[in-house]
This record gives sequence, structure tokens and C-alpha cells, in this order.
Amino acid sequence: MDKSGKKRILLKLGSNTLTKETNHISRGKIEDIGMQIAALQDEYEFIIVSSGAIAAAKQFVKLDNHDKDVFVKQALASIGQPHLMRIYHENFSDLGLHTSQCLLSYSDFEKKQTKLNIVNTINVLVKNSYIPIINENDTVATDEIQFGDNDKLAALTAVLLNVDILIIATNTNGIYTKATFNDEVPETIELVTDLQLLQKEIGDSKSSHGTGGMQSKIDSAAIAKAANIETWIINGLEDNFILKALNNEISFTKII
Ligand SMILES: Nc1ncnc2c1ncn2[C@@H]1O[C@H](COP(=O)(O)OP(=O)(O)O)[C@@H](O)[C@H]1O
Ligand SMILES: N[C@@H](CCC(=O)OP(=O)(O)O)C(=O)O
Repeated sequence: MDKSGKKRILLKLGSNTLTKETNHISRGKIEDIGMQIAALQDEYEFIIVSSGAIAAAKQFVKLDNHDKDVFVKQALASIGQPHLMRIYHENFSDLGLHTSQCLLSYSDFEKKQTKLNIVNTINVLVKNSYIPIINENDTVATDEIQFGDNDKLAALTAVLLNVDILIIATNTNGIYTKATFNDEVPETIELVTDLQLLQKEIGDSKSSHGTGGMQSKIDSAAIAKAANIETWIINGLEDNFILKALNNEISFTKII
């Protein structure tokens, strides 16, 4: 818990959640997230790590290159990022929420001074009721575009900002057992204390927009766990997923 007396949540939103698995950013989903933050703002401070820049660009442009190339993805992220922030701003401001943008890369977490700069900036934003919306700085770094779904960036940020809970929103009801993964109603592993044991449950499948799969979420949970931060893996496609998870009304995976 931070000095304000509120608990801090780092909320990681992937492109799948933000697009509701379509080809465009869902204003409805962003509104759903804003309404939950507004409902919880007396008890919780939120810091968001948001993907979605490339998905936002794709709804406006088609670049004259193969969009699987990393340079093209970087260019798409550059085009889409301001649109993504605009959509957040338009929806959140209607709910009385203020937004700000922070673009970071892994290397920013390696130097004492840049780490301090991040902490100081974000603490001022949060103290003044601005919600920092963080994405990877895709012009200078390609780690998350290529490997990670912003999951590791979310974990590094969670540790640096000393949050209480890291919430990773994805398109499954948390982590399923391998034995039931292909069943009509797969079984969620609700509580994990040993990440080694979890390793055998993970398949290498990924969702339509996903790059990291469940493995990158578990790697992120390991980073958070080492700093005594809980990771909750929740189905972000569900309406009110944060409220429902806090009230234990849905199945999700808690890694403690
Ligand atoms: N044991 C598991 N339980 C749930 N999902 C799993 C598991 N193993 C692999 N996955 C895959 O991980 C995907 C989520 O990761 P990813 O595709 O990167 O999505 P996101 O964009 O939300 O980060 C699921 O859609 C699923 O295909
Ligand atoms: N920085 C990138 C996110 C990296 C990424 O690939 O994440 P995702 O789109 O969730 O698979 C973007 O905003 O599109």
C-alpha cells in the first residue's frame, strides 16, 4: 500500500482485450475499464500498461510493406499510439478520469537514474489523479512487439512502482489445466504458490493478436512474485472483470 492509503494496481491490457478480439479498438471495452477504475478510485490507484498501438493503426492505415516485418510494426505503433491515447482520453474524460502517456523500454529499467525518473514522474501523476498509460517505446525497442505482449514491461513497472497487485487481462479465464485446456469448459487453476509446478500446464498456443502466450505471463508473474507482488490473470473480455475478480465472482488465476 502506498502513502495515500490506497492500494496500487498495475493493470496490463493486451490488444486482444482492447479489441475484444476484433480488428479495431473497442470503445466499449475502454469505457468498461474506465467505469471500473472510476468505481474503485477511492480505494485503489491505477497504473495501466496498454498495448494496442499497432491494432489502433491498422484500423486507419495500411502501410505499403509487409506488416509482419518488425520495422513496419514499429511504424504502425508510431501511427497508432496517438489514436490509442485519444480513444482513452475521450472515454475516460467522460467519466471524470484524467489520462497521461509514458513510453518506456526495458533498458530504462537497467539504470538507476532512469528508474528514479520513472518513479518520480509516475508518482506525481498518480498523486494528481492522472492515470499513467504506459506502452513500450516501439520506435527504440522491439522486445515486446517481437516476444512479449507487454507482459514483462508490466511486471518490471509493477516492481519499480511497488504495486500491490499486477492484473494481467487476457482472453482466457486465467490459466487452465493442461488436461482440460481443450474441453468446452476448461478448469481454471485458481491459486498458484509454486510457479515450477505451473510450468507443466502451459501450452504454446496464442490468441489472435497475442505474441507472448501464457508463458510470458508466467515469466512476468515470477518477476512480480520475487518482489512479493501478487499477479492475477483475468479474462479481460468479460464486462467488469476487475470488480468481479475483486469480489470473487469469476474464475481467474491468482499467483501469490
Ligand atoms: N494453460 C493455459 N491456460 C490458458 N491459456 C493458455 C494456456 N497455455 C497456453 N495458453 C494460451 O495463451 C493465450 C493467451 O496469451 P496471448 O495469446 O499472448 O494473449 P494476450 O494478447 O492476452 O497477451 C490463450 O489464448 C491460450 O491460447
Ligand atoms: N507496443 C505494442 C504492444 C506489443 C504487443 O505485441 O502486444 P499485443 O498487441 O498485446 O500482442 C502495441 O502497442 O501494439
